[in-house]
This record gives sequence, structure tokens and C-alpha cells, in this order.
Amino acid sequence: MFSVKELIYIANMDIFEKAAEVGIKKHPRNLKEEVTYGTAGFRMRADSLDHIVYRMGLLSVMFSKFRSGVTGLMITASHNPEEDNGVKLIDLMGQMMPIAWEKYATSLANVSDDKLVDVLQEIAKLECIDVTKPATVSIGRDTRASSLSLSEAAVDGIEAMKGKCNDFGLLTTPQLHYIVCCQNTVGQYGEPTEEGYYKKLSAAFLTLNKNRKVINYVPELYLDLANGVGAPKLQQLCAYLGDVLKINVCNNGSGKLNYQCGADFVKVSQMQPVGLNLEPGMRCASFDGDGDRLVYYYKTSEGKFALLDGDKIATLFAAYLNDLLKSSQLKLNMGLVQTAYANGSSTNYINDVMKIPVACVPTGVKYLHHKAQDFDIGVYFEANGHGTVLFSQTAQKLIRNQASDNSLDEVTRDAAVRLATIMDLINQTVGDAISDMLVVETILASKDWTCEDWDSAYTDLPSRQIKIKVENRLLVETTDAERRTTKPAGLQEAIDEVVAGYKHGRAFARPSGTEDVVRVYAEADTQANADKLACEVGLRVYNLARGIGEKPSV
Ligand SMILES: CC(=O)N[C@H]1[C@@H](OP(=O)(O)O)O[C@H](CO)[C@@H](O)[C@@H]1O
Ligand SMILES: [Mg+2]
Repeated sequence: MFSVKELIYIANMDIFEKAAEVGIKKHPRNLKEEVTYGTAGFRMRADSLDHIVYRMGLLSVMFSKFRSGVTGLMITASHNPEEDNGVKLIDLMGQMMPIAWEKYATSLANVSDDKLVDVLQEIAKLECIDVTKPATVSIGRDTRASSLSLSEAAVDGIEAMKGKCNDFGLLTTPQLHYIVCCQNTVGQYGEPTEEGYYKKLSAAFLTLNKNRKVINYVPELYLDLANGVGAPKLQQLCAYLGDVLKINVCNNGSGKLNYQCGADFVKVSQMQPVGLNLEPGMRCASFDGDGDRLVYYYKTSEGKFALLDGDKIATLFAAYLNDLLKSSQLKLNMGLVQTAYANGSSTNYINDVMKIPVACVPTGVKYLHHKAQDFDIGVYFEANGHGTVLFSQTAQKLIRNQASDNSLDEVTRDAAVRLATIMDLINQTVGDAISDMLVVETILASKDWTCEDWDSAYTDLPSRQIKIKVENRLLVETTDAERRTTKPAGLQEAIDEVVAGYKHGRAFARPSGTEDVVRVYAEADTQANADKLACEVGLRVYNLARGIGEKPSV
């Protein structure tokens, strides 16, 4: 007689062995280097990814069985070059896969073909997974040339592990997060389709912009789509918006993905993208390649390029929500979550002027999202334009109750109705360029603001970001939400010494989780000083952390 545990083990073994056979035959491991499930899953050159994506297909099914719900798998390398690709897994409510599972992903990706069964068995044992249980995985992909065949590898993995696969084809990353959340909440969050996504967002946007009276706000936006998946998706959305917002698009798929365009390019180079003739008076924005980042920009009347990045979007959102909270007489606490890359001026403004609690966490959406859950209303944004707002269950309930309380005066109730509708406009599962753009437009219209009005809240300190190539980036270790290094020995002291020589100086170095580099960030009183500080800190990293190739120079 076998025990239940033994029977599960035998049934699992059968499936695992077959999955390993398919793996060897169709998706053999072709990479010698070790890879790590990083800030946004696995990311590397697309031609090294096939076996990893197949194996993530396997893992996504085990994760679905473990969670007893629909999990997600997205194929994208976001803002990285066209030649790269990546894969990441999504949890039931549309959040990132838990950190505990990242180590399973890493061991599964690195194990040799002949030991694949052992790792699968180990995960099943550790998490008590019965592989014979039903499982469903929803998958999506971006527009990269390599994405279709990689998504087929994922389907192979899902089917080999006896999971059901919902292949949604081309999607922005946040659309897949939204769909997964809808599927697991049985439609409560919305209809689990792409169509449902457009309907939910556009309905909220149209309601919020119905009776607006604007003089300064111009309902016309110039939008750079990074030649990514945002392009076809935005076009679909526009059909629902009518003439409430005119969107002129550029980099809408005919050029090279993320090349001199897109949110990352605009943020890092602090320059307008190709294909856009920026003139004063134009309100412009950029998505990244998979549609989960958004930055705005404009040209000042003096002809200077001015960026409204994730920090500016976060403060715009938080201030507006705070006003609505006050007017609707709701006592809910609100907090803002940033990373070390947030401009120092924004942090000061939130602390000193807005008087809202602000937290700093390590880079990566998973950390921001997690911290934002500490508040009734948690606004989180990375400076690069990835972010959203989370409303706790209690907050959602109180806001909806207030919105439907007929005994309240009109002003109070209107504010509560607006808050409730804004909740529907925000993609709470993850940062979403489409949704965030609609929220920004709604707020600007409601305040009757231009970009200059929005930008006038505080002035960014000049900043610079550079990348340093090193032999092994993991030699650099950090603490204090990545603001200080603990290794290699002497690096932090060297950084401190350099920073001390600059007015309003602040700088830090950390290993990237998505590229093989150490990133250096610096800010100071002038652009020239920020550039110089970044370079000087970069040199210390180069010298103390075994830099390779060209030394940084201003
Ligand atoms: C400075 C910066 O922008 N870092 C980005 C980048 O991570 P790194 O770990 O810095 O490579 O990609 C992540 C995923 O898209 C994003 O979450 C993060 O903010
Ligand atoms: Mg992205």
C-alpha cells in the first residue's frame, strides 16, 4: 500500500519525466553561464532564452497548482534593446511572483537537462505540490521578433506540465497583470479580456472628464510609443475615447524598438525622442517598450527641455488624491513610496510641503508594491515612470460607501464619487502607462493646468545616471535601500569623500538587476556638477570593483 504522499510522488514523477523529455528534445539548455531571476524576471539576449522560457512554463504551472488559481507569464524585455528578451511570472492578484519562488526559478533555469526532474521534484516536495491538480496559466508577449517563438516555448512548458494555457498573444505587460487579477477575482476587478480592460478604463475616464471646463488645459497629447506593444494597444484604446482626448502618436511601430525613443531613453538622456518635433505649448509623453512606464515632458518658453518623470507623476497623483480625501471627508491614511533614484527635491517636497509619509525601498516594483500596501492609499513610483496607486480593501469599501451615501452634501459626495471612479481608472495590479496617462490627463484637466503649472510644484535637482562595466557586478553589495555600499571594502568611504565636495551632492552605486552593469546615480546643484559627480563616483566603482573597458569620463 502506498501513502497519499507516495502516490502524489509517483504521479508527479511521471509528469516530470515527460516534461524533461520534451525539454531535452525541443528546448535543450544552450547556455553555460548562470542566470538569476532578477528585478524583472530573466532578461538577456533572446537567443539564449528558449530553454529558460520553456522551464518557466513548467514553473508557472507548478505555481498555479500551488496557489490554486490562474498565474501569468509575460514575454518581454521592456525598455531593453530589440535583441534582448525576457520572461517573468505573475501572481494571482496581478502582483509579481513572491521572492521565495524566485530561487526556484533560478535553480530551474540553471540546472542541466539531465537533472531537470530532480529540481522539479525538489520544488514539489518543498511546497507540497500535487502536479495532477488542474492549473491554468495566462500568457502574453510584446512585439519583439523573438517573442512569438519564445511564447511557443512557454506554451510547450505549460502543456508538458499538464496545465491549461490561455494565450492572449500581444499585450502590454500591465494588461496581462490586469487580466490575471480579473480571472482570479471572478470578474470583480473587471472583465478578464483585453476588451474588458479598454471598456473599464475608458468608461472611468469619460465619466471623470464629462463636465470639465477648461481654458489652459489643451486636450491634445503627443505620445511616443517606443515602437513597442503600446502602439497597437493605444490605437485600440483610442477608439473608446472619442474626441475627449486627441492623441498624436509617434514611434508607433515602424521604427526600431526603444531606439532613441521610449520612456527610458527620455528619462536617462533627458532628451526628446526621435520622431517628435518638440515645440513650446506641446504636452508630450513616452511609454516604454512593454507599456508599463510613462514619463511626460515639454519645452519651456525659454526653449529648454523639461522632464516630468515618475516623481512628478507621483506627487501629482498624491496631491490630487489628498484633496479628494479631504473634500470627501474620509479619514484614510496615505503614503508615498520611492526608490533611491527619486530626485531629492521630490522627497523634500513630499516631506516638507505635502506632509505625507514617504518611504524609500530597493529598486524593483515588487518592493515598492509591497511597501505601498502598508497604507490605506499607497502611491508608488519609480523615478523612471513605473508606478501606480493601491487602495486597501478598507479604503475601497469606505470610498464606495461614501460615494453612495445620499445623506451627504453634494460637494462631499461628488468628491467621493470622483475618488471611486479614479479607483477604476487606476490599474492597481502594477504600473501601467495607458492607465497612468489617463489619470494624469484627468488631473490636469480637472485643475485646468498646463505642464508648466504641474512642473511648478518643485524644481528637480540636476541629476545624472551612468553605467559602469565590471568583471562581476555582484561584487558590489548594498544596504539602506541601496543607498550605501557594503562591498567592495572602501567604496562607500570613497563615495562619501567625493560627495562631500558637492553642494546638494548625493550619489550611490548599485548592481543592476536587469543588465550586466553597476549603475551610478548622482545629483548636485548644477547639471555640470551632477555629471562630474557621477563620473567621479563611477571612477571609484571602476577602480575598486574591477571595472573593465573604458573608464567613465565627463
Ligand atoms: C534605474 C532604473 O531605472 N532601474 C530599473 C531597471 O532595474 P535595474 O535593476 O536598475 O537594472 O529595470 C527594472 C525593471 O524594469 C526597473 O524596475 C528599475 O527601476
Ligand atoms: Mg517596462
